[in-house]
Amino acid sequence: MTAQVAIVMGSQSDWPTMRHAADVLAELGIESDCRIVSAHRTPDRMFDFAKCAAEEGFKVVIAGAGGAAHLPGMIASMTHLPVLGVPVKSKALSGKDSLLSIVQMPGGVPVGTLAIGDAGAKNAGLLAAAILATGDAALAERLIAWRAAQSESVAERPSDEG
Ligand SMILES: Nc1c(C(=O)O)ncn1[C@@H]1O[C@H](COP(=O)(O)O)[C@@H](O)[C@H]1O
Repeated sequence: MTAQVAIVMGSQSDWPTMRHAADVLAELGIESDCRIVSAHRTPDRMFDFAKCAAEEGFKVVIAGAGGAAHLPGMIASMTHLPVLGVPVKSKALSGKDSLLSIVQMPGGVPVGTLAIGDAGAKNAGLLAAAILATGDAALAERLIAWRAAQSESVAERPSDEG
């Protein structure tokens, strides 16, 4: 079976962040296909990816980029698939530039924007899983179990050990 989730990122340097999306999807038994695609540096690759993403069988696209992060919005302009945007933390402006580049889309072309950095990537994976789970009862059960385990892992009181 082909991957249902595509994880694309503007640069190799985004991978330490974006791998959190791939990791949580793997925990939930969801295969993802991770690719480097840049609206700025590889515009033809981006065009081909976005135009063919639905035909390739993807159901959700997670797109992460930093700085002038046009990638998620450009992909969203060329596919009807849900696009989840992850603002990668930039060196110069700590990811505020990435966030603002992704979040403020014009009406008609939505990008579901997550938080800056690792937590945003992880939540993009969880949100992609939740979208897929609306049509997959077995996955919904795994997601519910994952969340229950998360709740279980939170201690009731703080400890000196951390
Ligand atoms: N924002 C974009 C796009 C894009 O939006 O198409 N392509 C690359 N980049 C970003 O440039 C940053 C620095 O990239 P390098 O580390 O390769 O210099 C990365 O965070 C990448 O996502």
